[in-house]
Order: sequence, then C-alpha cells, then structure tokens
Amino acid sequence: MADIEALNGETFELASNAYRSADNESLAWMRAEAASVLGQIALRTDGDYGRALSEEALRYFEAQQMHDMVANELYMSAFSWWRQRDSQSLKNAEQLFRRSAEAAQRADNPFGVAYAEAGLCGVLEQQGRVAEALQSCRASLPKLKGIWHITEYSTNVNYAAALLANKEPGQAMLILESLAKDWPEWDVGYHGYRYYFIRGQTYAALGHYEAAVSDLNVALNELLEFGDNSWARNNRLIQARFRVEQLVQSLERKTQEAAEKDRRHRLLLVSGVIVTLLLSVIVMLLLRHRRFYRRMAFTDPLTGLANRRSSEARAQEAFAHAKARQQPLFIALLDLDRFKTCNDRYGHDAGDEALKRFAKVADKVLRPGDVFGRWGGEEFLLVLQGVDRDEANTILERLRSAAAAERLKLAPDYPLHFSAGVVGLQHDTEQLAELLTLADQALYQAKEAGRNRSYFAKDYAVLN
Ligand SMILES: Nc1nc2c(ncn2[C@@H]2O[C@H](COP(=O)(O)OP(=O)(O)OP(=O)(O)O)[C@@H](O)[C@H]2O)c(=O)[nH]1
Repeated sequence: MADIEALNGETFELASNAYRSADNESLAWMRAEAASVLGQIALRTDGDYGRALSEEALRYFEAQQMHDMVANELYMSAFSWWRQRDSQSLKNAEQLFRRSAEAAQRADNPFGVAYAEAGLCGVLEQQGRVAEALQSCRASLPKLKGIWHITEYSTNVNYAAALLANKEPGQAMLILESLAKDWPEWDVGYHGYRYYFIRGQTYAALGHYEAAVSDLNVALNELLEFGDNSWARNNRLIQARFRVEQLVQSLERKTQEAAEKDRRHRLLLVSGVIVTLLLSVIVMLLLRHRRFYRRMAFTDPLTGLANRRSSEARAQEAFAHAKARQQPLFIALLDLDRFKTCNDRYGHDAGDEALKRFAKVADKVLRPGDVFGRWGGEEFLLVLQGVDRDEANTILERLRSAAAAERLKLAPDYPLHFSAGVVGLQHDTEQLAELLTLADQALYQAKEAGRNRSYFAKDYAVLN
C-alpha cells in the first residue's frame, strides 16, 4: 500500500475518500467509479487488491449495461493478469481481453476493440499461439496507427515477436527498424527493454550473433536500471534478467559455434588446397619420373648417347627417308681399338672414362642431325645423311683426330683410336639390316688392316 500511495498519492487519496463516503445505494455509481479508479491504480503493483476493486466496479457497470466502462474494466483487469506472465495468468488475461473486445463492440467503441485485440496479440504471442497472435496483431494495428501511444508501440513489438516466432525474422526486423525510426523516445526505459530483447532474438535468427548479443546486453542494462521497490516488479525483473542472461549465454555459445564452424570450414579449405597441392606434386613427380623413365629407355646411361634400340630406330627412320627421296646416306659402325687392354691395364673405370670421353668428342664434332649412338660395348653407330662418300670420310677423319688428341685421366697411355666400317645406301638396298651387315664386315676389315682407320664397303652404285 505504501508503494501505491507513493506512486499515486493524490489520486489515490481522493478516490479512497469517495469510495469510503459512497456507502449507500443511491451513491452506488460514485462508489463504482471510485472502485474503478482505485483498482486501476492498485492493479499496477498489487494485482489481487486491484482486481477485487475492479470486480466491484465491473459488477456495477455490467448491471447498468455501461458497455464502455465494462470494456475498460475488463481491459485493466486483463492487463494485470498479463503482467504476471505464468501460464494460468496468461489464460485469464486472454479471456478478459476477449470479453473486453465484446463489450467495446457492444459500446460501438473501435478503439476499445483495438486495445483488447492489441492485448490479445501480446498474450497469445506469449502463449506461443503464433497464428492467432498474428491475426490479433494485424486486426488491432491499423486501428491503433497514429495514436502515438505506448499501446501502439508495444503492440508493434509484440507483432514483431509473433512474426519472429512464425519464422519470419526478416519481416520482424522491418517492423523493429521502423519502430526505432518512428519512436526514438522509446529507446530507453522499460519498454526499450522489450524492444531490444525482441530485436536481439531477431538478430540471432538472422545469424547476426554479435548484434544479437549486444542488443540483449542493452536489454539487460535497461532492466537493471529500471529500479522499483515493489516485490512483484523485482520478481519480474529478476525473472526477465534470468531469461536474458540465459539467452545471452546461449547466443555466446552459438557465436562460438559459428566461429568454430567457420574455423572448420577454413581448415577444410586449407586441407583441400594442401591435398590438391600434394596431388599436383605427386602427379608432377610421376610425370617427371615417366619422362625420365622414357628417356632412360632410349638412352645409354653411361655415355648419355642413344642406346642400341633408339639408334636403330633413328637409323631406320633416316634409311626410309633417304630411300624414299633417293638421297645419299652413309652408315658407319665404329669400334674403339684395343679397348680390352685399356680395361685390363687401367681397370674398368678407365674403360668407362674412355667410352664417355669418346661420346663427348663425337658430340662436339658431329652435326646435330647426325645419328650417333652406342651400339654395344665399345661399338658405336653413326648415320650420316645427305653427304657423299668423301664428306663421310672427312667427318670420320675429323672425329678420329679429335679423339686421338684426347688424354684420359685414368688411362693416360691409352690412345682413343677407333676403326670404322662404312657403307653407303645403294640403289638396290632393301633393308637397313643389309647395310648394317655390310658395315660390320667392313669394320672387321678395318681391324684386319691394322685398326685406327675407316674401311668403306664395296659400293658398286652408292647414291651420291
Ligand atoms: N669399361 C668398360 N668396358 C666395356 C664396356 N662394354 C664392353 N667392355 C669391354 O670392352 C672389351 C672389348 O674387347 P674386345 O671385343 O676384345 O675388343 P678390343 O679389345 O677393343 O679389340 P679390338 O676390337 O680388336 O681392337 C671387353 O673387354 C668388354 O668387357 C663398358 O661399358 N665399359
């Protein structure tokens, strides 16, 4: 009672006097009016006391068919139930708001109807009856538009809450944004709390967790600043604070989860990139290996020259080409002289050095188009295209003197001499093999003749 008097001292005093004085039948109307005023003041902080007074006023107004007053009484009473927020109180509030709407209808008072519908909008929303809440909000809001009263403001907030519950956070945010524009003065105070509370949840539903947490913190501060000594109000504040804190916690968790998800996505992306890179490296290595492998299949590993298989294939190509165009072609088989003695005297490594050195010299002396490969052991194949017999001889002699000029490290006394059996493509040559046989025979003859020389196979009709 002390609270009530402190809040509404003068009005309460006057109404109390009137209420107490009007104690006979003829002043029943005055007593009812006084009860109504007292009830409205009391309902703000002490529901039971206020409702008892309101009931008394209501009985009188109903008996007198004062529908307007009935609607008002019912509305105030409903409102007091609504404030208690437990499920039974919400049901009571709903019933009273419905009765208030009917009475306002009978009084032909559209504002009264709109107020009752606005109350229903909030009460139904808080009961989770979203579809009915939306219906009531939509029915009341156009009629409340422009009255610039807290009811219009809070009904919009309730409508936004119902839209949010109906999984329409985008629509809810539109309403909340226009409210912030049209009602800047409601940014603070108790009603601001609910605004930020709903907007925070709407932000959360839209995935803006940081904004959500910040709004809910504002709502929390609003509640903490809104001080009142009334136990009922404190109780509500504590409950609301508790709910907000719970929500803030769960949103912080969600923010963390979102960050964790984001981290996992990044990790996945990074590992994807790493796997792709690794795969590319593996593919690259495989390709390199394959290239190397292929090269090795055609290369003599000691000298780096074309091996027998490859030299023969290239000789075959050159043979077919020259034959088709009737162009001259010389084939020579070269064999290092007394190579065995090099191995025997200086060792196998010295022999290897001789083979490598000879390959190097040939590489320098010969033209890039000439085919030069290791035929086997200390034997080499040389294919000279587009040269006549004299030119072929000149090339071989150039190679001979260049090789002879070499001094080997491991076999300083071994002269890098070679014998060569040479044969030219003849008009009637059918196969490369024929030329190879003739070159081999000529090589034998060069050896027989004393080595370190070239011997040309007998050529009756060499292409020149
Ligand atoms: N170091 C080394 N020796 C090889 C290689 N391939 C073959 N030889 C050796 O070359 C020698 C060839 O000897 P021979 O066929 O008797 O011929 P030669 O000693 O050159 O005598 P002529 O051909 O008659 O002048 C053998 O001892 C083979 O072991 C090789 O890759 N490295």
